[in-house]
Amino acid sequence: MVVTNVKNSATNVMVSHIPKSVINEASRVAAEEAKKSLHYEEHSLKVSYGKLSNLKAKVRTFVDESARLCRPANIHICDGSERELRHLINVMQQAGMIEPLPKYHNCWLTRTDPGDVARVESRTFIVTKEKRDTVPAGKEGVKGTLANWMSPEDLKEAVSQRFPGCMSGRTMYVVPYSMGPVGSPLSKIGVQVTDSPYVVASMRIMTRMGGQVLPTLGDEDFVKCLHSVGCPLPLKRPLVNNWPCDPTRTIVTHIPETNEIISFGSGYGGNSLLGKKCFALRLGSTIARREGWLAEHMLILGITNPQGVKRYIAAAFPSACGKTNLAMMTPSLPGYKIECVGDDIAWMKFDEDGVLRAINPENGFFGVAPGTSMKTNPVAMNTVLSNTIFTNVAKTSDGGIFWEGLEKETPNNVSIRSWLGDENWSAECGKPAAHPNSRFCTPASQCPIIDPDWESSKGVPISAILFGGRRPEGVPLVYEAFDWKHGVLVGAAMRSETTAAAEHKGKAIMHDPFAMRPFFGYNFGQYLTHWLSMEGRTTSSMPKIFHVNWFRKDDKGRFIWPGFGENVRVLDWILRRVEGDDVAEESAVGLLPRPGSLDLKGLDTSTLDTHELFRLPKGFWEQEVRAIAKYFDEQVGEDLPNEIREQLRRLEKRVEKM
Ligand SMILES: Nc1nc2c(ncn2[C@@H]2O[C@H](COP(=O)(O)OP(=O)(O)OP(=O)(O)O)[C@@H](O)[C@H]2O)c(=O)[nH]1
Ligand SMILES: O=C([O-])CC(=O)C(=O)O
Ligand SMILES: [Mn+2]
Repeated sequence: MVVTNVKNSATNVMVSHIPKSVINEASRVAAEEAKKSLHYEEHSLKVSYGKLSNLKAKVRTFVDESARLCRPANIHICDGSERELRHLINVMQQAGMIEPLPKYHNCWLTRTDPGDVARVESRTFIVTKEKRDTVPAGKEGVKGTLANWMSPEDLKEAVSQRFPGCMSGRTMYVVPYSMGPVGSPLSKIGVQVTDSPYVVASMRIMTRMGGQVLPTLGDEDFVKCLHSVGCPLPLKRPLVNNWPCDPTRTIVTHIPETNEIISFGSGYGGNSLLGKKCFALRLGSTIARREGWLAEHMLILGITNPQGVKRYIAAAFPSACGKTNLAMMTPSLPGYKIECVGDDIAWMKFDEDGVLRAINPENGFFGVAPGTSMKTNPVAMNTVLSNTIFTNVAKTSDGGIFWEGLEKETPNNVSIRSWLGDENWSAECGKPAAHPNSRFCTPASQCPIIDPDWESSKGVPISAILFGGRRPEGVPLVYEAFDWKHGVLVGAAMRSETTAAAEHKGKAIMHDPFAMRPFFGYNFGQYLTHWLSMEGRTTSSMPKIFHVNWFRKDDKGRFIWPGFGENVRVLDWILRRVEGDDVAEESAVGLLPRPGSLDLKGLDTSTLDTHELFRLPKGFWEQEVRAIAKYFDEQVGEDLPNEIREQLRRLEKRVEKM
């Protein structure tokens, strides 16, 4: 049963006025400005594809506003058809943005401007009137790292400096899309306008895109997404790799009050496919808080044990820390089966029985290419061999793909062209063939182990939630939280080595609470309160929470745990805990597997240092507790819920006694 009258339920923002759409306002101002010019001509809507009359009035208004602001040469209303895809590919081929990969069916390669290869966290903002609604209190004088705030005034200024006329000479595509299966009560609709055909082709894979979405919109509101690569024609500077972008002026902004997303200057992944991080996570988390559910950076997988019992697990690991790989794992233990529901984002809500259920709001995978191979992830390899857009990978002379990790699977007699265009690339040059954040964008329906319920409109019931990251030292392979509150601390205290998924340089251990640090749409202290409130919203039992670490290293810097398909051994232990088996023992940090309870059959235990895998060095954990306390103190301050402070105090006490 769902409990509705909880005290600390989502603090609904009471809107006493009708908030003004930022895009509408910007377009009005831009039109007024334009009228002052001597050469003023009323901007006409020239439609080159599709029909404006097919759009609902609200959508039509949004399209009008965007066109008045950006002044494209024409408008293309996307229907999601094959014919349209052919057209987009043609346009991109003519512009030199994309090339075929004839070794596979309908696969394409794009190489971006090397200045536009990853999310840019420093230029990603949440716009609220009160800074405190976005960024926790923190400590005076310390730079906040939990969400960047921008004031509505600064946003207005930023938009007026970038958007008027920004699509000049280009086509503005109108992309209606659903996050989640079309028509599901858990799904939400967005409309993105963009001047990038690459974005359209990618949104067509990553979301349910096209005409079928609009009838389900009804009179509901949709998320307005405005995107431009910021290169009006004629160009002011030459393009690099024919990839339009404006890295020095890139901004990615979100306005929770009006459900708007405004992104400029980047064509890359999380900056430009606005359904993904911007909608499903940043705005999604603010909507989820209001409506009493969770929008998380999590994979969802189904796992069936040899006895035929099936459970679903959700797991939050930071970017490039193993979600896609776990979600598509080929288990090494006999009799186990893994099925994939999603690899990056989970929307989780209680059903009428109070069971927490998850949907994957996406329709495709935008996965990290390097490291993916028939050895590590055959399921992903078999998914990407048709209808896939690759970005910033290397190309073989026989028309195939190459990246770090495919050395043994690439014929010897082919030459390799690197992502930067070096022909005859070889490993000796010391530079990687593919960019470390190069990606494949591929339809989820092609995944050979896609779960039969992956599009279920009810979602799948979640039995366990995993947190994890890249922890070379001190953090055991797996431990279980004592209870929900402790589990929320485990999520809040997550740290991980930085990766190439964002602009951070070098390898530092960074705090990344809930793997959401780059994706919070509101104050992290309030996010913690929201998570804590979840167990009070149901009379059913909550999923158990675990922490995993595949990335512990030995003193020579090698991973101790073989990872990938062998991770099923950890899932096996987790499932036994979910069933209530007595296979755990208490430690200072949480419940560890009883000696002998982790199934290691078939692994070469002569080389596997199981002792080191689970060792808890006291000095390390003392430091860890101090680092977490400092982080909470500096970054969250008085917005930290008392329960979390209390949980940390208890951890500190247990570590003291180690
Ligand atoms: N050593 C080791 N490496 C792994 C394991 N799982 C994944 N990796 C590597 O980690 C990198 C990123 O993995 P992904 O599964 O794509 O990461 P993700 O969490 O889905 O990343 P985002 O799409 O950025 O959110 C790849 O190079 C993988 O090969 C593992 O169990 N052990
Ligand atoms: O958003 C992106 O570009 C890719 C992604 O999944 C992440 O960084 O977590
Ligand atoms: Mn991700």
